[in-house]
Formats: sequence, C-alpha cells, structure tokens
Amino acid sequence: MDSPRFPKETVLITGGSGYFGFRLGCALHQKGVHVILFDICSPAQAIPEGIKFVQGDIRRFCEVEAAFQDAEVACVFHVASYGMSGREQLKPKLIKEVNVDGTDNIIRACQQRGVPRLVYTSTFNVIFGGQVIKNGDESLPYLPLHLYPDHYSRTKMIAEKNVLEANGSALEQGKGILRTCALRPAGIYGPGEQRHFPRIVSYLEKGLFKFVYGDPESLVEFIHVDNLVHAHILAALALKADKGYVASGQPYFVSDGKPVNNFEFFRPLVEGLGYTFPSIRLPLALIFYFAILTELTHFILGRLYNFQPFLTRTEVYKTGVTHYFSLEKAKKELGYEAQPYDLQEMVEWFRAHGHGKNSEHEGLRYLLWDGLLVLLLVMSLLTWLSSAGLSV
Ligand SMILES: NC(=O)c1ccc[n+]([C@@H]2O[C@H](COP(=O)([O-])OP(=O)(O)OC[C@H]3O[C@@H](n4cnc5c(N)ncnc54)[C@H](O)[C@@H]3O)[C@@H](O)[C@H]2O)c1
Repeated sequence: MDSPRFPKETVLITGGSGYFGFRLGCALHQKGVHVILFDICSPAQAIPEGIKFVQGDIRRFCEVEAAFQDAEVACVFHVASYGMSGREQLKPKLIKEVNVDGTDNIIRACQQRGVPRLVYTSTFNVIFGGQVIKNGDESLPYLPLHLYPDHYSRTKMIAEKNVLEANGSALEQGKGILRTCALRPAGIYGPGEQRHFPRIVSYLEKGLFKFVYGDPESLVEFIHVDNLVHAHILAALALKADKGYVASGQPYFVSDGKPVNNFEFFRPLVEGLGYTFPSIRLPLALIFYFAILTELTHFILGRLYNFQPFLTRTEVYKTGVTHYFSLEKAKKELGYEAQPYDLQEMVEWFRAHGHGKNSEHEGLRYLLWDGLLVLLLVMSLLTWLSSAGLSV
C-alpha cells in the first residue's frame, strides 16, 4: 500500500490495546509518530519500544486527563468502545457509559488540552437497523433512537453525532478550534482478530456451524484491518490545513469495497481449516426467533453463568440482511483506495495457533452442544410458527 506521510507528532489512541487500536498504533509508530496507547486493559501483545502505554478508563475524566500529561497531542484517534458483539451487547448501562459518556470525556479533554484533531472510529451500525441498504451513502439520516436494534449501535450513533457536532468548537487558551471526523467501518478482519473470528472457529470446533441462513443473494461488507488503518491515517491528514480541512465535521463509510454474502465470505476460512461448509440453509425469520430465545436464555441464566450467546438479534441482521455502502466520498475526499486481501493469512494464523480439523472424535465430544442447538432450533421454530398465527 502506498502509505501517506505522517508528520513527526504525538497522537493518542483510545482503545489502543484492542485489535484495531493496537494495529493503528504500531503502523503510526513505524512512520515515526510518537504514539500513546490509552486503554482500560493492557495490550495482549508486547508493546514495541517507543510506544507509550497509559492504563485508564475513558469513563473517568481524571484518568483521561492523566493520559495527556506531559505531551502535546496533535491528534486523538478515539477507538475505544464497548458492547459490539456477543454477551457484551447485553449490558446496556456499561455500553452507554463507555460509548457516550466516555466519548464526551474525550471531546472535553481535546478541548481542554488544545488538541486540534479528533478522528472517531464509528460503525456502519449508526445508519443500519436491519433495513435493506444497497450502495447507501453519507446522506442517509440516523435512525430514530427506538429503531436501533441494540444499545451498541444506538450509543455509537449518539457518540458519533456528539463528535461531529464538536467540530469547530473552541479549544481552551485560544489555541484555535477542534476539527473532527468519523469513519464508519464494516466488520473488521485480519490476522490475530480477537472478536469475531475466534468465536466462529470455536463454533466450527464444537460442530455448531451446521447451517447458514437468509437469502444467498444478501450482501454485507468487511474491511481488512490494514485498509482501516490506512483510512484513519488519511482521515487525520484530511483534518489539516494543507488538505483544506476537507474532512471537518464529516462521516465516511469505509470497507474493502466488495459486497459479499456473509457466509460466502467465511467459506475460505471454514474449508481452509478442513471443515465442510454447511449445505443446510434456514430462513432468516427462524434464526431471528432463535436469537430472541438465546438472548432470553442469557437474560435468565447469565447472572449465574455469563456464557457467550450463540447469536444476538443484531448479529442476525448484520449477517443476514443486505447492507453495503458507497466508498465514493472516502475516495474523493480522503483519497482512500482499498487494497485487496483474502482470508488465506487468517487460515494460516489459525493453523499456526493450533486450530483446524484434526480429530475424528470431535463429533462425539460435542454431542451435548448438538443437542442444545437442536433444542433451541425446535423452540425457535415453535415460537416462529405460533407468532405467524399458525396452530401447532
Ligand atoms: N470489530 C469490528 O468488526 C468493528 C466494526 C465496525 C466498527 N468497529 C469499531 O472499531 C473500533 C475498534 O474495534 P475493535 O474490534 O478493535 O475492538 P476491540 O474490542 O478489540 O477494542 C476496543 C478497546 O477498547 C477498550 N475499552 C473498552 N472500554 C474502555 C474504557 N472504559 N476505557 C478505555 N478503554 C476501553 C477495550 O479494552 C479494547 O481494548 C471500535 O470503536 C468499534 O466500535 C469495529
């Protein structure tokens, strides 16, 4: 990738221990930028020499302030978030505190500390609530609050709005104005990804990936982590005078620019790890009821054992309903060009970490999982049929 030049200045990355934040930090560090990673958890990987790590919680303003101490920060990449997938999605209070209150703290810290640029990592979800969107663009309005299917999407929208509204606000001590923009990525993938892919591989290993669902023609999008890093660097540069502050106050959809059926996207991973791609296809509505039941089961039993729900309703929409967006604005204003990637490097990553089909006895080992899956599917079918007004 033809990487843009980045000046030798200091940037602070919230969520800097997470998958994307850490990758962004390492990429900027390699370009000679002084990087401060700020996160509530330490990074799982060794921190390269020269990168500073500050542990803290964006919900606590004093901890955010402390991260800016002794540094003239030129740009903040606000990446930290909570509640994106799995059981995290079912904790509304914490999601609001991190995504909304935490973001407000970051905006306030930028204003107080005279940081001139703030790039917010948003998501497709701020516009998508389960409706079909084909080649949507940034003119699409936010949804009314009650139409967001989950707290994460709703709070990411509020946070994005607050960040974009802070564009043009005054910095303290007459240091000029704050310029902000937001990037709305598709689902992130790449080697070492820790959120979606290990979960999928664990389902493969437990023998739970037995069916796909929804319309085979439905299309969604993904973005390779390095394309997203590239987009963030371009966005930060596009908030500067020499780019005419073109990104000021703007949102941008970013992806690999290749709409694909969700399950077909994962096929190379499934087959590359030696598993058979499922031939059974179930209706989306049935899976939606299945997700309601798993959320309900989690609601009842989650206090005793906080297990990972198999699928949530939002995940059903995200994976089964067509939604993809135009890259035109990001291309035109940021100069973004997605580079081609495939899942081969991820297959190799998982194999190198001891995954892949290797035991003939796996079937027996996971008989209990199979039983549970069939039970939940039968219950979903009954719920679906009765809600559709059919007598069973
Ligand atoms: N992963 C995806 O598919 C995807 C898709 C679209 C948008 N996004 C957005 O991209 C960003 C990065 O995603 P990711 O997959 O790297 O997520 P991640 O979960 O790996 O990283 C998020 C980081 O935020 C940190 N964090 C959470 N609460 C915090 C707090 N209170 N204070 C400080 N740090 C806190 C976590 O410890 C974690 O390291 C997020 O803003 C997310 O909303 C992700």
